[in-house]
Amino acid sequence: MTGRYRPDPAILELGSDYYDPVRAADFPQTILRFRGQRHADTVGLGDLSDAAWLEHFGRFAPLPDNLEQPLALRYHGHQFRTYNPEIGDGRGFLFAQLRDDKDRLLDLGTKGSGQTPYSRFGDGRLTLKGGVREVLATEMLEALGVYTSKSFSLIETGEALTRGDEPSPTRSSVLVRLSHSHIRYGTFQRLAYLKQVDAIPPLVDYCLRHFVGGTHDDPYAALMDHAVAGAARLAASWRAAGFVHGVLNTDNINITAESFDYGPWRFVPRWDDGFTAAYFDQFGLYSFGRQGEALQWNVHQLAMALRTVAPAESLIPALKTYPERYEAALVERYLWRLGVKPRDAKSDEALALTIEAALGASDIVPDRFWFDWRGGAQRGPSPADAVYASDAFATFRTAVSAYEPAADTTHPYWSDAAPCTMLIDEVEAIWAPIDAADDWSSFNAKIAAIRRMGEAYA
Ligand SMILES: Nc1ncnc2c1ncn2[C@@H]1O[C@H](COP(=O)(O)OP(=O)(O)OP(=O)(O)O)[C@@H](O)[C@H]1O
Ligand SMILES: [Mg+2]
Repeated sequence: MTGRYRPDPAILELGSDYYDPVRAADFPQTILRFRGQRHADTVGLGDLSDAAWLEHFGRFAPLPDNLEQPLALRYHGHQFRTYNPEIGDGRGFLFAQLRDDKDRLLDLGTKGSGQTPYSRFGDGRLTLKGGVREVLATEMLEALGVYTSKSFSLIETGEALTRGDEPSPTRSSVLVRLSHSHIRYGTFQRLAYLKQVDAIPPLVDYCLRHFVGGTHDDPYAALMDHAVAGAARLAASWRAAGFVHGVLNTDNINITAESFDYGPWRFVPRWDDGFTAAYFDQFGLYSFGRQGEALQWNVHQLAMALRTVAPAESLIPALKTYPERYEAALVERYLWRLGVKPRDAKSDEALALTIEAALGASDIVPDRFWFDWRGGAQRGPSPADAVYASDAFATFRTAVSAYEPAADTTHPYWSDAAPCTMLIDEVEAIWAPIDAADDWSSFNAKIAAIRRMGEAYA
């Protein structure tokens, strides 16, 4: 169903301490590569012609009754645990804000839209491959039940970029994402670092009003609780999806705990806690097995920033709940992915442990495992039959036999020969024909296949 367009540039309530008005780059070309139609429909922008779409999301002509000028948001962040006060929206800005069909306040934010006061030595641009990777990651994660930013638009912009991690020159693009806030942990950290503590309470109030709702006796405790719950859920849902984000810096974690910023991400080819996504993560700080810990560390940094205006008693109780919330969310996500009904907490935890042990002891692609055991019973012969028959899976097989299916497995997806996956060789195979011959057929086919999987999981 198509929603109504309801502009609400609420960020302006905060006043000018939190952002800088900027201009978009003037791109030599604008070629539409991806139009997030489903999400455009939810915010009443689905009826735009392609020409109007390019005007708004490639040229950044303001949307009616919305921000008159894009705003580069100010933030700092801990990057690989080192504080960096030099960053901010260096290649993106907040373009517009609007309400969706559920009355949530959403942002249309960009990536690759040009230089800003925070670009440092950067060109303010996004490579086309980077844009394609962000679209693939968001579509895949959404289908796998991860709360993620949505890819709203990808437009190729006709520039030749130089990058160290892509064969250069490489093609350019501008991405627009739809997300439930772009307020990062680093947004609070910046105010604490600059000792602009008077600017923190209005930001807390803004977040509570627009992203949490309700009334709160202790706004700091309420915001911490929201952030901790979200962070725990996010880390757990990445794990169940087999996803490694790669760059869990505090500037890449937002207050609504929506997964975003898809740089060097990967899906794990096997259940390997040491698996890292970013080549520059030499010590495995953000490896598959350490994402839960990384978000816990990050949420502590948020608390440290809030501590400049709030007493410790307001912040500590929520922080203490992180481990139990993470564990509970993991169990919940595993059961969801397996498609079985919860029984009791003890059995459910035990089942989750058998899954971790079995997967950890095998080389199976995790997507294959979840796919084959959907509904709690192995459905039909699988190339992994010998693995499932091995001792490593014995405790899992016993534990899962007590579980009833929660999910309908009649969707034709569940009768496919193989699950829909997004391993690195597939990502490269989708990019290769775009790069070589501007052939988008594999990309479009993959998006369709992911959506079909999403329907099967829904
Ligand atoms: N090509 C670039 N030009 C200018 N600034 C850049 C460029 N690439 C990254 N930056 C800046 O470096 C910092 C870290 O970049 P990171 O890749 O985490 O964020 P991003 O991908 O640019 O944006 P987002 O977090 O919104 O996805 C940010 O301040 C970002 O704006
Ligand atoms: Mg970032």
